[in-house]
Amino acid sequence: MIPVEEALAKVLDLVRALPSERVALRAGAGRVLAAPAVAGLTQPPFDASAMDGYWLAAADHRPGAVLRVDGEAAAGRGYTGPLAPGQAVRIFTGAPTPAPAGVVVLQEDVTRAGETITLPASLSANPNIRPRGQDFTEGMAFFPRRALTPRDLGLLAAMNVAELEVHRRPVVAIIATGDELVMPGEAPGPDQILCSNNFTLAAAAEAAGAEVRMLPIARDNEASLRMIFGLAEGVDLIVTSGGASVGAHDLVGAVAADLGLERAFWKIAMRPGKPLMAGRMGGAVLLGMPGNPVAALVCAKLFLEPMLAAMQGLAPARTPLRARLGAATGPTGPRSHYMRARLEPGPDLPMITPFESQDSAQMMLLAEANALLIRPLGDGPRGAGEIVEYLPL
Ligand SMILES: Nc1nc2c(c(=O)[nH]1)N[C@H]1C(S)=C(S)[C@@H](COP(=O)(O)OP(=O)(O)OC[C@H]3O[C@@H](n4cnc5c(N)ncnc54)[C@H](O)[C@@H]3O)O[C@H]1N2
Ligand code: MOO
Repeated sequence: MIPVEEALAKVLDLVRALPSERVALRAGAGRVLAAPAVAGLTQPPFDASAMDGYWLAAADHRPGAVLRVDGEAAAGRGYTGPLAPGQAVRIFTGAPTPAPAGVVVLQEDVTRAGETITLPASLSANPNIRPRGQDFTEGMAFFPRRALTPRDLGLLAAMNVAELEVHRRPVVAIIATGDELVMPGEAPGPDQILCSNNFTLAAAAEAAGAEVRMLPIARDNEASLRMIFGLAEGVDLIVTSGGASVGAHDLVGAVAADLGLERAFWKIAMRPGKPLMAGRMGGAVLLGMPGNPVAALVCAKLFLEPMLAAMQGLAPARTPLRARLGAATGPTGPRSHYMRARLEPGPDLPMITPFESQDSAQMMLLAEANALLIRPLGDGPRGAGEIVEYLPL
């Protein structure tokens, strides 16, 4: 059994950032830029009115001044006519200003009579003008080290970046193993249960940017496993669940070894998730997870997600957060324990309380948990109020 940190270092050593590809901006949500995007223009491209009102030259901006309204500047249609002293130009939000030195007075702050306006007795110091380049300037680079968010896409659109250079999505094959498994919607036999891990793992992988191929369930025999591994041809990462432990029907390690697995490790000092294995298998990386549903989810959080991040050129670090224990908890043994817990607001730090039962087959408790309390390997008992670390779920 190797510690979690060592296992993480080993799985990250198995993966590399994938090459880049060009995609349309519209397809960029959740993708990771592989090269800086460069602004194709300055924004705003001109001094722009921030309000609906009247533009006037700074020299005419005097309390109580009476000005003649002549001309109009709207968004997309600026005023390019002549300007004379004492002239106000009707202007709308987003319109270019008619000349550099001026201000915009809000329409609700003036008194209009026919073609004249009278400025108020007390004037605002705010020119209500967004200066050219206030947002960004042409040639400016944008290279966020994260999956692109809606706000990033809006910014890239404003920068006139119509195509993005992004890392290719990791292609992940998901394989469940076990004679006892049937797919949701099917009727399980008397000794059977539903295959749930595939849905947990597929959703986790997709949320982390992967393209998922959910393969048919492999049965607990070599021929079936071999056949299903064959269907994973060409993927970047194969994630199996089940058949990883020491039982007579736990065949994943043996079949993978036959197929050329160069094993990096098998078994980690972690609860749940002990029988995790990983290695390189042909052109792919194999992450062999235990079958227990909670173990599979914890392995996805701790190993699969960081691997997928690294494959998309991101720093895989998942920094644990701090909370205060809501209830005393016993010592840990030779494995670090990732406990399903409830996280609630607290006076200084949030308060975290692990659930009573931590059986790694209980999915209702997993769904109800909103955090994993991290109990380090070999740690002593901890009392209520002590500061501990957790991962949000
Ligand atoms: N003698 C020992 N027995 C076990 C050990 C051990 O060290 N010595 N380790 C235990 C631990 S820890 C775990 S975790 C499990 C993991 O075993 P496997 O990876 O071999 O998983 P299976 O035996 O195939 O399945 C375990 C459990 O999970 C259910 N399962 C499997 N696949 C799915 C799926 N896709 N969806 C839902 N549930 C699934 C399966 O029916 C079993 O109940 O081994 C312990 N045993
Ligand atoms: O991984 Mo097992 O679920 O540690 O019990």
